[in-house]
Amino acid sequence: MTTAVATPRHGGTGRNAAVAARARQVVKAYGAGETRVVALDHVDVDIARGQFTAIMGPSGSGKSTLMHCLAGLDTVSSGQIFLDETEITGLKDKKLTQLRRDRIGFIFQAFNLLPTLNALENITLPMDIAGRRPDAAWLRQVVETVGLAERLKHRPTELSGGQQQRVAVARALAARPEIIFGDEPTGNLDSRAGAEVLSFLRRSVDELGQTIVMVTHDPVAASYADRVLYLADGRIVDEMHSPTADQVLDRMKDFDSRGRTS
Ligand SMILES: Nc1ncnc2c1ncn2[C@@H]1O[C@H](COP(=O)(O)OP(=O)(O)OP(=O)(O)O)[C@@H](O)[C@H]1O
Repeated sequence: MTTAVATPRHGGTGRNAAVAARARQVVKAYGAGETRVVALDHVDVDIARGQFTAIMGPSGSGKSTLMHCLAGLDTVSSGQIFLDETEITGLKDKKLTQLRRDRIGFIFQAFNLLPTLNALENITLPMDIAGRRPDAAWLRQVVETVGLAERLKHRPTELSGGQQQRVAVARALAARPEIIFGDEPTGNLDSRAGAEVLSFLRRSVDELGQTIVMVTHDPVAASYADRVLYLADGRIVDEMHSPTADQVLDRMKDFDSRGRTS
């Protein structure tokens, strides 16, 4: 039973079992004519299943745009995005909303918890809305993994920032999405609370088999990832595997001193 519980609900069934999501030749341009900005310039990327991927790069390099396109929160100008074997580019709004609700988890910089609900109610809210019953064994495992067992009856205002973000992490994990996207999930936390949340994200990858993609500016946050992708001017220009914070920092300095890319 535990193995069944630890297996993500969807995914891993197609030809690309090791790849949770992929982008093919994705272009995203905003505006037209002289004000046209190419935020993503023919991006190809595979997001490995069961891995923690960080996306880094200078301000304006396209990190959020890439995350939003991969997550179906934004449309692309051209190219394709796949979640497992489902091509999400071209899906109609209703299908896309359904896909995001059923197959993707989100953690944002602002914790986005409902103040009138306690921690447990916040964690199960998306499933309640979707009319799905949470798997009790899985929920227990998630709550234990994020260290919230003693705080489930507390409302957000009775929790620290770090604990609130852990509730948001548990909420994302509870529905067992194929992939979780985090946009600066530790951006609002001090370094201790940030480290707590990052180690829970790490554990959810190692112990629950979760796939996570996180946009961050912080080399320490990136060092929790298995793989760091570097964006510059809308292109993926480099990547590192199992990096230390110092290695990430050195690489960023290197980009800066060379005037971004090339
Ligand atoms: N809605 C929009 N309309 C016009 N241009 C946009 C829009 N959203 C983003 N851009 C532009 O696209 C480029 C990439 O933006 P994006 O937010 O993806 O960068 P980022 O790497 O996440 O930046 P930051 O680290 O500052 O958050 C930037 O030049 C930005 O100005």
